[in-house]
Amino acid sequence: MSCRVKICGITNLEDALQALGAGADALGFVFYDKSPRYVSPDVANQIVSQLPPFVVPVGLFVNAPDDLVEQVSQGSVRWVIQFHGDETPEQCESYGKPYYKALRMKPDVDVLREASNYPSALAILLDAYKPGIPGGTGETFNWNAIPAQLPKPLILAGGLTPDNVATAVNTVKPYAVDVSGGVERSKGLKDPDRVIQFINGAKHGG
Ligand SMILES: O=C(O)c1ccccc1N[C@@H]1O[C@H](COP(=O)(O)O)[C@@H](O)[C@H]1O
Repeated sequence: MSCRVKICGITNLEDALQALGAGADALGFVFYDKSPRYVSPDVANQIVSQLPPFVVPVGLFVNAPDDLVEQVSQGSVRWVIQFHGDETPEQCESYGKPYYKALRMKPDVDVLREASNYPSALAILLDAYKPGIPGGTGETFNWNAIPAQLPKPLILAGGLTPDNVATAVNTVKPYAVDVSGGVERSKGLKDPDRVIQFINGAKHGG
């Protein structure tokens, strides 16, 4: 089975449909208002209502208030939630939605212990650590620091691009890869050629 791909930071229907046409499995919508990729719940739910079947829309939150998560979730039964902040396992479970938990690769992080704190997560996403920025940094991390026996499927993120994704997949062998900045032409807008190159690299080695 080839590696799955999530294209994150979708802000408009055209980019969503282009990514799906290129073979994306999941689309990410950033509900973190400090991100240049922020999208409002109304716009995101409007886009999600026009997606074909068998596509996973993923709502990304960073330490968000309950009412924001609930507002988004109520717009469609299809949402999977990506918690990208310091959310506790209890918070992640409290919305009754399937979720991924993002962990950032701080130098001293015990990934196995942290991941085991989220037994109800569908997957664990590993991202680069940059102080003061919760994600979407465009930076890679040391893939050799990833433990071999994670208790959940691994979504690899952080600084992936069309140039390094095939190496990343061959080295780490993740369940899926996730990209935001590496396939943009400007903040919040995707570059169709880079999206195609990225997905080909992830699924077919380039
Ligand atoms: O994309 C963002 O703006 C963002 C903001 C806050 C938290 C996470 C964010 N994106 C996620 O970060 C990783 C890596 O992104 P990049 O490829 O390095 O740009 C990925 O999981 C995005 O979903």
